[in-house]
Amino acid sequence: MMTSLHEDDWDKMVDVNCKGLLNGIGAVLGGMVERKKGHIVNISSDSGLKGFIGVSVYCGTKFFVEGVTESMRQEVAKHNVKVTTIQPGFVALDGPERAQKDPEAFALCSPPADLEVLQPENIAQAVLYAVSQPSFVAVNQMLVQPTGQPL
Ligand SMILES: NC(=O)C1=CN([C@@H]2O[C@H](COP(=O)(O)OP(=O)(O)OC[C@H]3O[C@@H](n4cnc5c(N)ncnc54)[C@H](OP(=O)(O)O)[C@@H]3O)[C@@H](O)[C@H]2O)C=CC1
Ligand SMILES: CC(=O)[C@H](N)C(=O)O
Repeated sequence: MMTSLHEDDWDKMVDVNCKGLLNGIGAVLGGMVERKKGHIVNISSDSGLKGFIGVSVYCGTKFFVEGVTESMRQEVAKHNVKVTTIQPGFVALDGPERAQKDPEAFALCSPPADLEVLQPENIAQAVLYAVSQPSFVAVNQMLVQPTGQPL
């Protein structure tokens, strides 16, 4: 929750989700442009499209992922480099543990007990679909959510 002021968590989330994204892109983009071929897949979240209660800073970092990806896609398309964002909904991992320090937030952002959440393989399949298209086809975004929990 914003009101909990967990500033150390904010720093970590911004470092990993924002600076980590930039560092990852920075490490590979030059070579792709040079070779006139490449594909970057950024993992965003449904939290990059809509705010969710309890995870404000996390949502902010995912809106960052969306903004960077959409802008750079337009910059690098002329170099035949594709940029995809995948927006997963709840995956059966420790996603909500990001809010564990904050019991109020953890309660608010955990999936309902009866929701059949996604498996990591479902997201892997989405990435595979995006990267296996012919060069003239760009899968720019994929929102993949549990059927029981649409935006
Ligand atoms: N789980 C979910 O429900 C959802 C997740 N997402 C997104 O999917 C992605 C993966 O999420 P998920 O697998 O749940 O997250 P996890 O927390 O399980 O995994 C995060 C990964 O990031 C790595 N990592 C964390 N900090 C650093 C660091 N400082 N330097 C290098 N690597 C680091 C971890 O490495 P290590 O194992 O070595 O610590 C780990 O491999 C994230 O971008 C998340 O926002 C999106 C929607 C839903
Ligand atoms: C609401 C969320 O936190 C989202 N499903 C995610 O884990 O990215």
